[in-house]
Amino acid sequence: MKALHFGAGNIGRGFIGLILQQSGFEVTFADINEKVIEELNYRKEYQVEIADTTHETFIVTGVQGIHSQKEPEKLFHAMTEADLITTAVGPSVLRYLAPTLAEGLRRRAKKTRRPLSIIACENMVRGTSKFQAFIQEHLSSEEQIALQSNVHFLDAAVDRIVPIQENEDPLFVVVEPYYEWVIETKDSFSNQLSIPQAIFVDDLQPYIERKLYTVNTGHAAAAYLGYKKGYKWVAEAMKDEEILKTTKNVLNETGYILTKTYQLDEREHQKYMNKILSRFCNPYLPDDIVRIARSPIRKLQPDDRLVAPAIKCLELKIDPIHLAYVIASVLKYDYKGDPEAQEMQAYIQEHGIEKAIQRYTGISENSRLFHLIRKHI
Ligand SMILES: NC(=O)c1ccc[n+]([C@@H]2O[C@H](COP(=O)([O-])OP(=O)(O)OC[C@H]3O[C@@H](n4cnc5c(N)ncnc54)[C@H](O)[C@@H]3O)[C@@H](O)[C@H]2O)c1
Ligand SMILES: O=P(O)(O)OC[C@@H](O)[C@@H](O)[C@H](O)[C@H](O)CO
Repeated sequence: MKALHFGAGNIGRGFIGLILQQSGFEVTFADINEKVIEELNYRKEYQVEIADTTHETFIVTGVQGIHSQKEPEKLFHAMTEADLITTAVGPSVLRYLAPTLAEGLRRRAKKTRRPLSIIACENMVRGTSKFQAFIQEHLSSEEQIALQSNVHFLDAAVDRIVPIQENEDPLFVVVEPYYEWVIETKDSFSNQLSIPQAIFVDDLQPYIERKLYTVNTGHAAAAYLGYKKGYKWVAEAMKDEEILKTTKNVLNETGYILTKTYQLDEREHQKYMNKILSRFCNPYLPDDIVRIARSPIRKLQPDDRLVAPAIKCLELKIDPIHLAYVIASVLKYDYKGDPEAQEMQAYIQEHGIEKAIQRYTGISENSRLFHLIRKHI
């Protein structure tokens, strides 16, 4: 079995590549980072270290790299050969990958009818479905119909904390021990995909929302509050009583909507939340707050980790006061190295905070959430 993975970054190498290789796939990475591609092709392997007392190391062998912009023919060939295509490039990049994917699928269809699964492993709800819609914009309706029988788009949730790597070796990656990969199987075909370490479910919605609104909402709370107080590492921020308390309060708000919406067992969910809080404190995994807080405009979107659960809280008749506080903190995020933070601050300077709340969160000024956020600024 062959897998083509777009994005040989932290999660790509530290999670998807490792799991796929352990599942028996021959893994090819496609990326735009020349150094990484060069090293993958030269060494054909890389190391993944587990960040705990064991420092267990895995060697991911038999890998290769393709520069996805400079080597289109090689890329289309790899797409034709692939049984599985995955991505971990960042949600905003999917739109730009779509024309390449459409062309690759068109060429693949002329050569083979072998089944192909496509999975976007990004932190977003129904990322693969959104990727599919972008790809379809570049295919005729006849081409879309022709692909339906053998190309399967599977939504997924991925969870493993992989910080920015500061190693001399550009391929070496240190990851936390925990991982979870949940894949939605809508039909019998998707069951043919053999990834023993993944969990296959009929309905992804509870899993992706539980992950995004617990791991990523909690992470965002700790990161934006930590940034305001001048901390560098998330584990450092978690030692601050005030930040820990707010992060827990935020998780109680999202926990309320998750347990109510999906009838989750409250005690089990409390255990899940505790596990997540302990993951943020891993002393063996230095994770920079500015990585977790990256792309604040994306994180403020109405379907992302902060605004979506806050809206659901209001629907369930509770005031998301702690989520509103974190949203207000995101609007104050001004890290110079983050283009979205700079764009957002420039907009606030020019148009004021009220307009910014509406523009970035999609919340109208008559909404209760608007006032809860405004109160904190
Ligand atoms: N790091 C984590 O802890 C983690 C965990 C779960 C999910 N995720 C998600 O995985 C995705 C990637 O995150 P990451 O932390 O690995 O980021 P990253 O920056 O380390 O990796 C992204 C990779 O994509 C490559 N890339 C960018 N544009 C590309 C293009 N047009 N074609 C091919 N490659 C391209 C980059 O060069 C980079 O190597 C994000 O959606 C993130 O939310 C990350
Ligand atoms: O990748 P982002 O920017 O969506 O979110 C930052 C972190 O919260 C995220 O990368 C987590 O580390 C990851 O989702 C853990 O599974």
